[in-house]
Amino acid sequence: MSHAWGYGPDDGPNTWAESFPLANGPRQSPINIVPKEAQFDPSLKPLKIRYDPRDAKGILNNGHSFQVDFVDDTDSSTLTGGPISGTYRLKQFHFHWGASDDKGSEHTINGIKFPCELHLVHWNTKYASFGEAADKPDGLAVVGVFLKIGAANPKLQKVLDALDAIKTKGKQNTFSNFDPKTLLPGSLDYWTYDGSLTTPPLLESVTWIVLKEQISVSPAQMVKFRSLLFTGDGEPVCNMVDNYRPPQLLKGRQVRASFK
Ligand SMILES: Cc1ccn(O)c(=O)c1
Ligand SMILES: [Zn+2]
Repeated sequence: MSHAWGYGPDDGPNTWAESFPLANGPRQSPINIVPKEAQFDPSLKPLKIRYDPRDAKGILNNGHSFQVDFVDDTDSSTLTGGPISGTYRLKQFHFHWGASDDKGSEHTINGIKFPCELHLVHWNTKYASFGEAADKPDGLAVVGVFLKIGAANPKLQKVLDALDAIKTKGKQNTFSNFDPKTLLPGSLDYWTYDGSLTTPPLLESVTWIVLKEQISVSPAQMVKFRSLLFTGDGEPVCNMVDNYRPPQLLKGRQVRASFK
């Protein structure tokens, strides 16, 4: 039976442990990042991100967020270097956002929430597929990027313009010729720690790589994110907002910094 979970009062993050006991596990995500408590690790390598825009395949409203899916049957769009060993393939990217500009991100910095957070999800090619990798301790690597309110971000526009066609849960469309590298900030300085998926089944398989530099988004662009619906055609309308899990306990984990 597929477990119904969401972000509302009756099915939101505070209820997830009832069906997904990992919710109270030792390496849950997101976390609050305290830069002054992160340890600079000179052994951390620079991130190497190589994406091929031809791998962009489709865009889907999955009822929790929207995601842009990529062809991942070759090493044409990969993440290497950084804190990880080997080659991780890009599978999809998606976002988490708030009902208003004062919240929406999953990770926080010194307790500060951002209006939106981008997640680029990659899987370790030592495993045969995303599905195989998803429950292994070194299975996934997610690059997180904070969006802060400012000037309209032209790189986001193609994604936002595609949302009208996937307003309701389950709707999908083709989405081609897009390079997610254009969404990244100029600096690839990052914090890294061992964590989990931030949605059920909350598998503890993610090496998190959270970029220090934010990218911009305008208030009008945030309104566009909020035009999506959690609900499907014909169901009572529920705006897709506040689809973020709050920070979880560190439980002794170390957050490392790639920069001084
Ligand atoms: C694989 C996965 C699933 C959900 N979310 O939010 C993530 O960030 C990554
Ligand atoms: Zn996410």
